[in-house]
Amino acid sequence: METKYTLIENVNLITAIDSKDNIYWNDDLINEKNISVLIENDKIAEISSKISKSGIDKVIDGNDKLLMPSLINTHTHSPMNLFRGLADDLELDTWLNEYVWPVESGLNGDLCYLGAQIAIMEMIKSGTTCFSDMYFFMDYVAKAVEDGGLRAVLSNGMIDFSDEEKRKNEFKESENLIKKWNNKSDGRIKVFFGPHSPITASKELLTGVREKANKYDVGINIHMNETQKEIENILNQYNMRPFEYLNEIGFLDGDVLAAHCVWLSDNEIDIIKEKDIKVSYNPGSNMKLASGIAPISDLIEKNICVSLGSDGVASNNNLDLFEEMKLASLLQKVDTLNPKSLTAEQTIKMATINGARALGLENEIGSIEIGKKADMILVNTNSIAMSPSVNSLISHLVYSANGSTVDTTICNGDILMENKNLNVFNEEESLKNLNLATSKLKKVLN
Ligand SMILES: O=c1[nH]cnc2c1ncn2[C@@H]1O[C@H](CO)[C@@H](O)[C@H]1O
Ligand SMILES: [Zn+2]
Repeated sequence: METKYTLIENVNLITAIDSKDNIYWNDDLINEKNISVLIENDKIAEISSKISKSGIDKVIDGNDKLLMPSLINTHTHSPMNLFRGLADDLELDTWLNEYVWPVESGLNGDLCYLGAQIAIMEMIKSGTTCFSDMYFFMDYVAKAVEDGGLRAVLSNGMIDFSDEEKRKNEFKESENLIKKWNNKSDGRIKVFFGPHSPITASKELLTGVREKANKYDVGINIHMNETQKEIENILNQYNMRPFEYLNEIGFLDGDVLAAHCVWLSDNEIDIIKEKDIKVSYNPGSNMKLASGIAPISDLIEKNICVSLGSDGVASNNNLDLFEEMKLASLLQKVDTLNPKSLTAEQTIKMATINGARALGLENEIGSIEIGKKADMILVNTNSIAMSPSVNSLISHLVYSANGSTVDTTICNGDILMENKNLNVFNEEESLKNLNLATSKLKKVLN
């Protein structure tokens, strides 16, 4: 294969520098002007103030642009792009039982491919190039990731409700997904186990997942402590809170990515800390479903790795992580009545380097450093949202910008969007198919 060189010239660079010591919150965020970055195939080869243009295949002018690591969404259900706006203003239980699960019963692989495809376009357009997904028909989602050029950690959502037959099937599905897709598509795809939650997955399923995750050396993606109701349910069954129960059965380790973590006791926070559990904070979904406010400021104080997630668009209702960063920060400030809670700097770390750590990808992505994969975005600084640019661009990124400020998106060295033009998929055609598909799926609700 011939070597491909891409050069980004004269750009304003903002990135965390990975401290590599499991201190999750004190990495510096650097901001340097007039930097050039050389990409060799899929990797960052050089970062300096001047790089020669000879032998370069593609030069990108970085004037009026800011270069940063692309954002990492650690909790999504990408095919749910079929269901945006399907059922609003409901709490989780009603939303799932009366609306989402009935329409999901009509899904098939092709529909999940379509939903994931639209999610991927939405993410590329808003500057995200890596996501952690849990859903069904994940073989088709993997194909959409392969075709769309993104990076993803995929998990088959495992639900058995204590039924042995269902449990066997879920393990078969999950193991097939691992065998077929883990480390595939030039290493862009990884597979995790995805027990849905301690309510929907039995003790046998959870202990089986721990055993097999060790065997295959893959991580675990699970919903935890999202609503008070769910915690009462576990307390009634086991006389323990959810993290205490999972600790008791030997499920917890540093490879567990726990989404939500809204309601946590002090003892549960200690367990999360001790086991180095990775948290995915989903402020938009937690607000919309009126689930509650995750105690992120407390977790940060204890040096717990917190990353950022959107959840599916049926509960968010979009995948724009710039909007999510703003929600993430503002919600912590109003919760603690402390304006210093979750600063703009911390929020960018949450959405980049800590996202990489949460997925075990810190050696590959999450910062712009030599040797890492070229996953990065250019943000237009000559824009109203990013002005006045003489003020802090880090502040603008979190408190002012949204995904539409992203101009160019690069993943694994490939330019997936340039000057706002998508280089993958056919947006118009997909949206037409989406309307047809959703109107059919919705019929079960009438
Ligand atoms: O916030 C959430 N909490 C719990 N389940 C969810 C949430 N969002 C989506 N799903 C559901 O999780 C399964 C994924 O395999 C799907 O049934 C999806 O609708
Ligand atoms: Zn979820």
